Amino acid sequence: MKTSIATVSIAGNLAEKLAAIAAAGFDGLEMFEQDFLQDAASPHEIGAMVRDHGLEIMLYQPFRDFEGLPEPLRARAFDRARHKFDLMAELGAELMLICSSLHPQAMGGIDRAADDLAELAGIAAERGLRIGYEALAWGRHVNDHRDAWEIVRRADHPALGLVLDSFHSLGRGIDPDTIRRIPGDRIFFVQLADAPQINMDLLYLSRHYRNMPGEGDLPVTDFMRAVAASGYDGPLSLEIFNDQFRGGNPAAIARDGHRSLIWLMDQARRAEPALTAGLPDLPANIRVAGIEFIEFASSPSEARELETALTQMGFHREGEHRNKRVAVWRQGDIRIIVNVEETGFAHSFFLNHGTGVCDVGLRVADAQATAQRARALDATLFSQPLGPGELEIPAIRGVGGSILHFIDAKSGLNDVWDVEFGPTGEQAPDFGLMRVDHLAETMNYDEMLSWTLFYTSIFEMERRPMLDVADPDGLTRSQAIASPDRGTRITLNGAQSHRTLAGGFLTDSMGSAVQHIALASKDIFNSAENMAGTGFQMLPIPENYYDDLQARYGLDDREIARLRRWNILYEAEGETEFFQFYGKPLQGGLFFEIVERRGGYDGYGAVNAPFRIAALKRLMRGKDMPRK
Ligand SMILES: O=C(O)c1ccc(O)c(O)c1
Ligand SMILES: [Mg+2]
Repeated sequence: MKTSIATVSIAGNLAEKLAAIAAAGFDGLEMFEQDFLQDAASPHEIGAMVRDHGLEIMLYQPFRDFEGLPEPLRARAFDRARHKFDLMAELGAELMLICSSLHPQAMGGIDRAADDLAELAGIAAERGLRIGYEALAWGRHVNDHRDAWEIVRRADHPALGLVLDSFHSLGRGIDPDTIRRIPGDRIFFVQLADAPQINMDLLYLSRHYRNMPGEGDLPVTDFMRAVAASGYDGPLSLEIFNDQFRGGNPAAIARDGHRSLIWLMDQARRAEPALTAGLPDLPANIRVAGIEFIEFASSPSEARELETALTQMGFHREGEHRNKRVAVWRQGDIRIIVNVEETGFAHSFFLNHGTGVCDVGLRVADAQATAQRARALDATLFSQPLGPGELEIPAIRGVGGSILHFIDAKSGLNDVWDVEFGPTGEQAPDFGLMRVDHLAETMNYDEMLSWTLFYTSIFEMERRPMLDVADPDGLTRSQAIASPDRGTRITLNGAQSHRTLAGGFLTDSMGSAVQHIALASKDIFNSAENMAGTGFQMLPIPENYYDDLQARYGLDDREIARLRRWNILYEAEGETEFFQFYGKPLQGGLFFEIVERRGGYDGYGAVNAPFRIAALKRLMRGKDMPRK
C-alpha cells in the first residue's frame, strides 16, 4: 500500500516539509490548505515542487461546511467548491476531502446531504476530479463513519467515495469491524492517527494530541485490519495534529511517521495472516532475551573512576580484547565493557559526550533477522571496519547516536568473548549481582514518543503507562518498556526543564544517553554490605524518608534499621516488594543502582524517585553530609 502524510503533521515551511516527507520515504502527501495558502509560490509551482521531490498530492483538504445548507448558503458553498477545484487542477491534486459540516444552519437529512454531494461529485467528475466525504467526530449531524457511508451509498456517484479517519471512528468508540461491510472501492482515502487515553473533549484531543499509530492507546491495528479486509488498496495516510510535532524536527517526525505505518501494516498482517494484499513482509517483532553487554566509551585517565566503581561493586576484569584497548568486566550474567581506544566509534563518542554508554548488546535469537526488521522500520544500520579475527556483529543506531548490537547463538556471535578477548586470570569476588535489571535513558521530553516507538516497533516490548516524576525543579516524565518476560527493561526519562536532574544530565552529556544502570542483586543487603566494605560510595538517603516509610508500611524497627543502614529505598505493592539503593554519580553524572525484586514486583520504585532525585541534587551541590 502507498504511504502518505498530511503536511500539517510536521513542522517547517512547505519546502522543509516536502524535503522531510520525501526523505522519510513516503509516496505522497495530503496538502493541507493552510500550508498551501501561506506559501508564496503559485499553485502550479507548488505542484511542480511536490513532483520534483518524487511525491504525489494524494488529497487536498479540508473543505468544510458544505452539505445540507439552505439557499443562498448552498449556492455559495458550490461556488466555493468550484474555486477549490480550479486550484486543485493547477496543483495537480485529484481528490478533495469534504468533512462533515459544523455549520449552524446545516439542516441535516441523509438524503439532502447525499443529493448535495452527488451534485458536487458531478461537477468534480467533469473536471476529472473526485471528492471524498469524512465524518468528523464532532460533526453537527454526521459524526459517525456509518452515517457518512450511508450518504455516500445513497448518492451513488462514481466520483464520490468515503474517507475514513481512525481518530474519528476509534475516538468515539465505534467498532472498527463495521468497516468490513463497506466495499473497499467505495473508500477513497484512509487517514490514520492514534491518540493517548486522556479524558478530554474530542475536538481538543484531535487538534492537539493525536500521535503516530503505535504511540497512543487507540486500537489502530484493529482499524487497519478492517480497512485491509474491506479490500481497500489506496493510500494509507497519517493525519496527525500534535502541538509537539508541529514544533519538532521535521525529518525526525516524518521518519517516525513512516516507521509507524510500516509497523501498523505489519501488525495487521500478523494479527490476521489471511490479509496479505499490499502489506509488507518483514521478520516478526524481535524477542530480546536480555542485555548481553553494556559498553562504555572512555579514556585511560577518565576510565579509572569507572573501573574503581566496578571493582567496588564486585566486578572483575575478565578479559582483554586481542587487538584493542578494550576490557570486559564481569559479574554473574553482567558484562560491562570499558573501551579506551583512541580511534573508532567509541572514541568519537567519548570526544562528543565524555565517559558514557556508547553501545548496548542485545541478546536475540537471530541477529540478521533483527537487523532486517530494524532496517525495514527505517533504523540506520551501523558498521565499522573489522580488525583481524573480529566478528561481524549486526548493529543499528540507537538513542543519542549510541549503538545497539545484536548477539545470537545461531550465527555464533555469542562466542565473541572467547574469539575477540583473552582471559586476564584476575580473581572473581562476586557480590551477588546477577544481571542487568534495566537501563535508564534520559532524553528531551520531545523525543520520548519517538524512542518508545523505536523500541516497541522493532522489538517485542510493551509500554507501561507514562509516569510523572517530581524533581524539585520541574517534572520529568518516565516511560518504562519491557519484554513480555520482563527479562529486558528500559526506562525512557524525558526532561521538560534543563533545571531537573535529567535536564542537567542532558546538557552535561551533550545529548540523550544512558543516565543510570540498574543491576539485579540476589540479596540486596548482602550486596550492600560487600560493596560498602570495599568503599563503594552510596547515595545517602535522609532520616525523614525512613520515618515516613515506617509509618507508611508499618515496618518494625529492625527492618527499618536495616534499610536505613544501607540507604536502601523500599516499596511494597500488594504482595510484591522492591528494594533499591544508588551509588554516587560518576563524573558526567552517570550512576549505578542496585535492585532486588521480590514476589514479581514489576515497577521501578516510582514513589521513591523524588527522594532519590533530591538526594542526588543535594549531593551534587555539596550540601550533604554522609550519615554514619
Ligand atoms: O480538525 C479538523 O477540523 C479536521 C479537518 C480535517 C480532517 O480530516 C480531520 O480529521 C479533522
Ligand atoms: Mg481526518
